[in-house]
Amino acid sequence: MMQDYLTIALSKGTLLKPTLKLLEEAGMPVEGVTEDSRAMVFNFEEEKIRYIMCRPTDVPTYVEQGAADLGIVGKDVIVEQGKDVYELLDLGYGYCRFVVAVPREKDKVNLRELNYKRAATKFPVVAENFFRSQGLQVEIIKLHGNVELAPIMGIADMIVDIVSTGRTLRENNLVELVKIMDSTTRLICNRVSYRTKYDQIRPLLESFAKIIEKGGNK
Ligand SMILES: Nc1ncnc2c1ncn2[C@@H]1O[C@H](COP(=O)(O)OP(=O)(O)OP(=O)(O)O)[C@@H](O)[C@H]1O
Ligand SMILES: O=P(O)(O)OC[C@H]1O[C@H](OP(=O)(O)OP(=O)(O)O)[C@H](O)[C@@H]1O
Repeated sequence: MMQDYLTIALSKGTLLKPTLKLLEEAGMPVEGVTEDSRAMVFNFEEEKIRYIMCRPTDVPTYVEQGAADLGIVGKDVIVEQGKDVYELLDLGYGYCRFVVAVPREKDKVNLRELNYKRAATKFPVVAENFFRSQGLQVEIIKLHGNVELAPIMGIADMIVDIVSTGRTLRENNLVELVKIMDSTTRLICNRVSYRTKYDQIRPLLESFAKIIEKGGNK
């Protein structure tokens, strides 16, 4: 019966490899689960586990709607989207941080000098909330990627983006001015599934927690 399956939405891309490693360590089936195929649904009949392969930004939607019981996705995406889901566990890997970055020659600017300036970002909610919390009025320019290009091309004075190694900033002549918040990968859960499928969720949660306690999966 379809109902018996526990469905987990996986983020393809950067997070997939450490996620599969964690699942495998937790004793979950992962054989043949890859983003290199056209398949987007992976069923394990015996274990009653189903994975769906999603764009990271779509994971919270599948979980909120109940199409997936659980999801594995970055905190950055969770805070930006504010979906109505439970966040069950910090999985520790996929570290990055939200920052405001400016062109290198502006590295001495005071935060106050950003008032009335333009910020390009893929994360308009995070950016708006941050600038509002600082009492600044900043025009948000929403882009879908490669936001480092915006200051180079003169359509923005700064960016709000996630930084991991800092390499992309460096290579585009930008410097971090302020950190907004840290982000790591989280296990999220549909609110109804948490009650109705708790017996299936609990062992998984316990295995993940044990692995993380032991030093995790960074
Ligand atoms: N250096 C990094 N670059 C991008 N993402 C990172 C980095 N370090 C950690 N992450 C985490 O990995 C997640 C997925 O990033 P990835 O680049 O694979 O997808 P994306 O292209 O941003 O997603 P989408 O396809 O939905 O636009 C991010 O949301 C973040 O939580
Ligand atoms: O500090 P670094 O290790 O250089 O990583 C940061 C880069 O990674 C992210 O982009 P992503 O790979 O998600 O591409 P995108 O901008 O096209 O979404 C982010 O938007 C930066 O551009």
